[in-house]
Amino acid sequence: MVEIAGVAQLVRADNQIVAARTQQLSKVYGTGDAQVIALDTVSVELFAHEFTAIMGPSGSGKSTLMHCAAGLDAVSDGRVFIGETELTSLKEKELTALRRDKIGFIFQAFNLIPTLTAKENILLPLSIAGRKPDPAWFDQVVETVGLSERLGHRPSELSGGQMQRVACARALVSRPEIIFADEPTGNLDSRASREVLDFLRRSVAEFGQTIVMVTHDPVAASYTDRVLFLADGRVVDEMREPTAERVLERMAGLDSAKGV
Ligand SMILES: Nc1ncnc2c1ncn2[C@@H]1O[C@H](COP(=O)(O)OP(=O)(O)OP(=O)(O)O)[C@@H](O)[C@H]1O
Repeated sequence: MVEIAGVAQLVRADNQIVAARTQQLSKVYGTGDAQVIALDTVSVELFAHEFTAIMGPSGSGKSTLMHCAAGLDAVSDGRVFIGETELTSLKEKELTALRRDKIGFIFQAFNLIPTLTAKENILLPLSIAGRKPDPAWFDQVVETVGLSERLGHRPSELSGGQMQRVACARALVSRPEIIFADEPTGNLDSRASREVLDFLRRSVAEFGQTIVMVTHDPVAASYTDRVLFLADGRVVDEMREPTAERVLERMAGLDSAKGV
């Protein structure tokens, strides 16, 4: 076990650090005839300093996996860990503190506060946590994301791509253990998507950030190190060094297996 940023980490024999993992994770919605098994005994390791994509057909359980792994959703069965902290054993207050201190989030709908400037939005999670920003790190993040000239603007004065880059900077500025991104390019055109994906890629390559991203888009997945494929609530495959073509081919296989 080693300690990084105050969080105990599990180191595997091949020296890959496990940033988060699930053990036999199941999530069931509803009861009786209306019962849906969204996740079926999923055991998966998400490695530190890697960019991981979660892909799969609609309804395969991608968002549910992300929400359970990030402690946003209660599990029906199994265990979830961030580092060596078991989320599934924490009380609600401890879970809230862990989400605030150790996890960054990027959502498809940006989720910025409309009355705050870009700078205030970026710093909001830190100020809620009562932490002071590291000025050099703040400047580096803002510069990398290309927002230096836009810090005084409110969300309504920014383009979609700029708003999502504010959300990326907000996730990164507290140096979380892991960032979960749910369809971060889902509302963006291809140019803005590329800018956001380039930034996420750079934050892994240059800052050693760990990012897990749910996406439908094989091009977005091609920016990552590793793709996990879900089907019917199970992880059915994974791919390293993905290309858009190979991901598309694999996804077509999953869709045709479902008869889509
Ligand atoms: N709150 C809920 N209540 C009942 N069923 C739900 C709920 N949330 C998700 N489900 C069901 O669980 C399954 C997995 O949903 P999930 O949203 O995780 O899939 P997904 O792969 O993210 O889908 P998409 O790509 O369409 O966003 C689906 O069958 C969905 O209908």
